Amino acid sequence: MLKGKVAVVSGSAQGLGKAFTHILLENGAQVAMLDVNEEMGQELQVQLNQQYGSDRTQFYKADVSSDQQFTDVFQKILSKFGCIDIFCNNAGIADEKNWEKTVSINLSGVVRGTYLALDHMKKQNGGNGGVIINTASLAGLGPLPSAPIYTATKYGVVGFTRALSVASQALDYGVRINALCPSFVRTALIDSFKQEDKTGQFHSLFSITENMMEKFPFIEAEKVAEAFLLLVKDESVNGVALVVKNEATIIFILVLIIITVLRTRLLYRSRRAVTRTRIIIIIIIIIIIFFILTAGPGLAQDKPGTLICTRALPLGAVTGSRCVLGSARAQQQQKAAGGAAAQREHEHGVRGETHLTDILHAHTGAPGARDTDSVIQHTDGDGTGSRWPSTELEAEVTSAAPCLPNQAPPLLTPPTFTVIGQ
Ligand SMILES: NC(=O)c1ccc[n+]([C@@H]2O[C@H](COP(=O)([O-])OP(=O)(O)OC[C@H]3O[C@@H](n4cnc5c(N)ncnc54)[C@H](O)[C@@H]3O)[C@@H](O)[C@H]2O)c1
Ligand SMILES: CCCCC[C@H](O)CC\C=C/C=C/C=C/[C@@H](O)[C@@H](O)CCCC(=O)O
Repeated sequence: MLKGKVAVVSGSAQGLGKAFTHILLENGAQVAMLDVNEEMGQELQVQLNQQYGSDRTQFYKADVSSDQQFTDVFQKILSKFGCIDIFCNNAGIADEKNWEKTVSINLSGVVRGTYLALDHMKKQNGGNGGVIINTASLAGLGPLPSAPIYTATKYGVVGFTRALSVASQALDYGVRINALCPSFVRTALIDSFKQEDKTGQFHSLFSITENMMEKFPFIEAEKVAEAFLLLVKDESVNGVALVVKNEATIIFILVLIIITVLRTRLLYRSRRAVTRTRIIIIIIIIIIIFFILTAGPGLAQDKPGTLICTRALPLGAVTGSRCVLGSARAQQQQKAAGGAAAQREHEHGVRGETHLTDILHAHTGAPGARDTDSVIQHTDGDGTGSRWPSTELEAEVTSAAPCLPNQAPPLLTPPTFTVIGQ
């Protein structure tokens, strides 16, 4: 529960920010909504007042690309709510033609908001600590060719978040900083990006984006909000770029099953056998659909430094999650890799951290898996041990920059993300 906590969400009049606001309110927090779109913001506030009570939200008009407006509104929020515990830099646009505006909202706006929040939250200034969550994008981890500037800003947000999260830990600010990297969500931003006045010289490349949309089918804003909530609530998570995406694999498997159903006539001579096989296959399809519709979200490790939010299917393999740490065999390999890394720690005097790349390397045997700076944490409470997650499917991930020698990171003690997908 987040009762008694105060959250600020920028870009909250619609889309993802609105979904984040809802989930925060559902979990008991008070929310200051901030957006440049006053009309939509006020309208939403009226709805939220009816739904959650009139003292839970307040809308503020501000443009995150303006230092003055952002700072003024920040002070107003503090005057009303007294303190801020959760700060989400979510406002964003996709305008390749007016690229400077895109940079000043998507990247400079995030820096602006983060520094305002950090100054207020950090222990050294008398703050209570807290969490900052920056909405980046999957395009912050891999390119979106029709949107180079948008891509650059999101890479910037991921880089800024990663670096600052380690700085915050090293300087003992008591503030966690994480990034959220969703793939496509059907919002006004996506609609606007279809227009030539936004895509500019890259307009003809929109078909590439459409292909990507097939590869990463739209996710519901509510699903992204559930991943957002995990970053808010889990006090051990710092410096993570949390990927939230759908992959088309389930559909692929369903298509395969349907093709099999259609082909059964060729395989069986007896009509009764055909009917029986079809019934069995239809039951299997219904069971799969049931699980897809009812399963909650889970987190699986996708690649170094990222977690993939997927559905908690018992048929995890079908979710398309490229889960590398899930199987018992993989876990043994983790342990083996942990041993090797412990030896290296001994040699280099670095304690309590094991390079995730070693684990990936052990699991996949792929040398390419080493090309990253991500680490997996396995500190004991006192920072001296090399404890592996005891539950089979637990993984502890962060995407920190170079290890800080001989420091037991206070904010990075064992998180417990369950790796789904077995
Ligand atoms: N929709 C997607 O597919 C997707 C995927 C990944 C990440 N994102 C990111 O999620 C965030 C939210 O996007 P969305 O899809 O919900 O878009 P959206 O257009 O639905 O909402 C964005 C909100 O930000 C507000 N905003 C824009 N410029 C602002 C400014 N200068 N100051 C204050 N508020 C401003 C808008 O008024 C709007 O209410 C963005 O950072 C976006 O890059 C979106
Ligand atoms: C189209 C307008 C802007 C909206 C963009 C949104 O932020 C959504 C971006 C969604 C998907 C982007 C995908 C980019 C993917 C690839 O380049 C791929 O390499 C990324 C792979 C990352 C990973 O390995 O997980």
